[in-house]
Amino acid sequence: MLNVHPEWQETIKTAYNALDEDYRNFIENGDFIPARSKIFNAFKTLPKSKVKYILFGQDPYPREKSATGHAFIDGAVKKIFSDKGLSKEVNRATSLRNFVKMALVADGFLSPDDLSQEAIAKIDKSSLIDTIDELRCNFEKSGVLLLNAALLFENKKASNSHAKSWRPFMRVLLEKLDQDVELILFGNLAKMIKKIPESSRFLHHEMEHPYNHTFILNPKAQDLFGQMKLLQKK
Ligand SMILES: O=c1cc[nH]c(=O)[nH]1
Repeated sequence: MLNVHPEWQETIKTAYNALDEDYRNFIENGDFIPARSKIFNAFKTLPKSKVKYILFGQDPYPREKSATGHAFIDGAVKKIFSDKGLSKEVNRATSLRNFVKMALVADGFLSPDDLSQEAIAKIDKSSLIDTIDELRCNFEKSGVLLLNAALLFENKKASNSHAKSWRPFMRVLLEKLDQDVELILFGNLAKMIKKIPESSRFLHHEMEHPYNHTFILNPKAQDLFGQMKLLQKK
């Protein structure tokens, strides 16, 4: 039994078996982040029937404590905010920091003209969530499956090759989805998902990786994630 939601069992088993044998060997014996037991965490917390979007980042955070098996959900972060604005931990995680700023602007809590810590400190946060786990829950309430093009990180140079190795897995995943999902592709590695023929069945939302500062005010990100109200208590 794989440690994923019962609705995902068959799909993930088939997808895993579609991986090259040498690569399965690497997953079973190699050295990488996150811990082996966390690789498929995104399939544990969001049942297949609830998926409306699949978000593809690049690959997991290169830090053991940060990589949780849910893309961008940084395990080293507990609180999102502090008295000074964003918490120290969020400020350290560039992509997450930019993502939170984008969501604050999208929801009208922050003006596009002032994205400073001081401006964030002044926001009335009584209607906002405050933990990274609440953020994961809000993504999942909107049906967003938080994946990366590669579900593991070995070293920077190997990211491309890992994303390629995971492609047969992603192909089965897309093939087995019977509902209309939309694909959210962050950055160049995620855009490679378009090489999978099955991806043409789905609507794509392509944008720069949130690592880039321009992501914050990208109207595509604002429109797509704004409607999800990801930072608001639900
Ligand atoms: O999960 C993550 C974290 C950082 N960057 C990504 O592309 N994915």
